[in-house]
Amino acid sequence: MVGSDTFSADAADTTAEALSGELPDELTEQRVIVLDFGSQYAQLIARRVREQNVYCQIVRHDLSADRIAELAPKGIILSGGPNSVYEDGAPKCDPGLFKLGIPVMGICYGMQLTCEALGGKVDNTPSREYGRAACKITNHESLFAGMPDDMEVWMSHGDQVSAISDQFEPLAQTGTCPYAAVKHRELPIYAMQFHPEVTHTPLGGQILRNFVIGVCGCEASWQLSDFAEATIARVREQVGDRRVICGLSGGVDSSVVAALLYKAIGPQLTCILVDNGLLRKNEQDIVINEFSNHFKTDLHVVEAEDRFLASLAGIDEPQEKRRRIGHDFIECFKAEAEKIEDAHFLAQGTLYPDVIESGADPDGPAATIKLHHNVGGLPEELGFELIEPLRDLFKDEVRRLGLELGLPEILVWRHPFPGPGLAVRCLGEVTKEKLDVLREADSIVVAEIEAAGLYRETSQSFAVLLPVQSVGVMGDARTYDNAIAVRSVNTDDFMTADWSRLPYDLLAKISTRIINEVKGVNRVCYDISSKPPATIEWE
Ligand SMILES: Nc1ncnc2c1ncn2[C@@H]1O[C@H](COP(=O)(O)OP(=O)(O)OP(=O)(O)O)[C@@H](O)[C@H]1O
Ligand SMILES: O=c1[nH]c(=O)c2[nH+]cn([C@@H]3O[C@H](COP(=O)(O)O)[C@@H](O)[C@H]3O)c2[nH]1
Ligand SMILES: NC(=O)CC[C@H](N)C(=O)O
Ligand SMILES: [Mg+2]
Repeated sequence: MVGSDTFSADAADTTAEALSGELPDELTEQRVIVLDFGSQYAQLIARRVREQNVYCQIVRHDLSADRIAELAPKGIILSGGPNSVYEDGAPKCDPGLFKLGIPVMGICYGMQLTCEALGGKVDNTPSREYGRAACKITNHESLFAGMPDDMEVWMSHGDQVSAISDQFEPLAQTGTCPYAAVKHRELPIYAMQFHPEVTHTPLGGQILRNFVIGVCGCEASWQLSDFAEATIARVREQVGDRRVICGLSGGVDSSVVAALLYKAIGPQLTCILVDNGLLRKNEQDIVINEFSNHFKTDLHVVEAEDRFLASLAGIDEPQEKRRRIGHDFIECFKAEAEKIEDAHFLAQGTLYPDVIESGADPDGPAATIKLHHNVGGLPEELGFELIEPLRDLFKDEVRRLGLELGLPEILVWRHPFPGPGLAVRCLGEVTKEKLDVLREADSIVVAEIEAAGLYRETSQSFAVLLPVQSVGVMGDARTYDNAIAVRSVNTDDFMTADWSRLPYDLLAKISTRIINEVKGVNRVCYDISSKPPATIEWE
């Protein structure tokens, strides 16, 4: 055990009293939902709404009108999407949602769907618009209140609404698109062909503000600090006088969760670091050090390398590796919890991308991309009640929250490291020997990125051990050794990412050092794939 029983996060102490009050539920109930039809920009819409200080959540496109009524959002936004509404099998929404009396705004595909559902017609158009378009506003009511007659908008469509029903009236047009924006004559239903969520529509923020504040009547009261305060109050109420164990990896998400929980329940919190043998070089020491510098609460370290390596032995299928790791984590938490009286809750730093990529959000849009160990990889019988306060947030929001909670920059800006750790970077079967090779190579990659002053400019940089041997010549002798792939990406939210344009000299240095210093490696490659279509991790 490390540290003492009393946690005193430096920053946590400074604001703990200020954050003690109960919060009105309206803060989180004033939400707008985005129905995602597979848009590239669904998250961007959610972000832009949150930037108006209104809480926004993405949900699956076919959520039933009954479920929407239960969620009682203040507004509903229908996103764009790659399909054409007239195709067989094109994704539709429950038409009942138009009758709920809740304001609706359709964007691009969302517009085409809205107009078609309410008696209009959508066709493929020879005058497709991709990119900038000049848009003329013909009706300055509500949505376009306070805006000039002419504005620049960003379009991306091959179909368009060719006829609207009598229920609608036009609000704006472009040279080739007669219905660039429309409104229902009686119901609070709006739709636009262009994308207000992208920065290339300079007045898009104002349009979204007019919708969420003006039309939906949201109070613009949501802030990350309110979110923290609401969460703290809720956790305090939920936990009562029982105890919470928090899976703490030393990463950003679990550190933010630990800081929130400490503010909520102070000494009723125990953090547990599982050393699963899949951590980076010296990681256990680094985490213990950082943790005791910034927090002084109960920290248990569980030594579980043998357990994890035994259950991974002989397994090469990535999803099965993740599933086993998820289960082992829970077994470790359970075994450790037996030593702690009344440990009823398990807290984890689960974020929204973990939930969508695992295909695990019952209200969410997405297919399973990979089973994140903390969501899709969990066993059915948990044995704990889960506390996941960050489940609806994206990484960059969690980072801002961490800074607001006073966590140090060095922790907040740490590159993420997945719970399944080196196991998903050691492709195929995992063995201790392979992990040791990978750990050394990885530490060189990170050290060189740091030495080049590029740690903050890149978002995640690491090494991957490929299941490939190739021929080399070292010291005039033939080698037949392993290949390492270097991966470095730039991203804010880890949902999409581009490969980092690292300088050649840096790549050369990384390659030389790995081949010279890591026994068993004779070849280094640089991964130049973006996400999508690749993912950041290789498994
Ligand atoms: N080694 C570990 N020991 C205990 N809990 C862990 C460990 N690794 C991951 N977890 C739990 O799983 C959650 C999800 O892991 P994830 O890697 O996404 O978040 P993180 O490690 O907190 O932050 P980061 O994304 O910066 O790495 C963590 O927040 C933590 O609760
Ligand atoms: O805690 C985690 N458990 C997991 O199972 C997991 N899988 C991926 N990641 C991290 O998530 C981000 C996106 O990763 P991908 O592009 O590989 O899906 C990247 O930051 C990955 O490192 C995980 N984190
Ligand atoms: N961006 C979109 O929503 C596109 C909608 C539809 N696929 C079109 O091409 O018109
Ligand atoms: Mg992590």
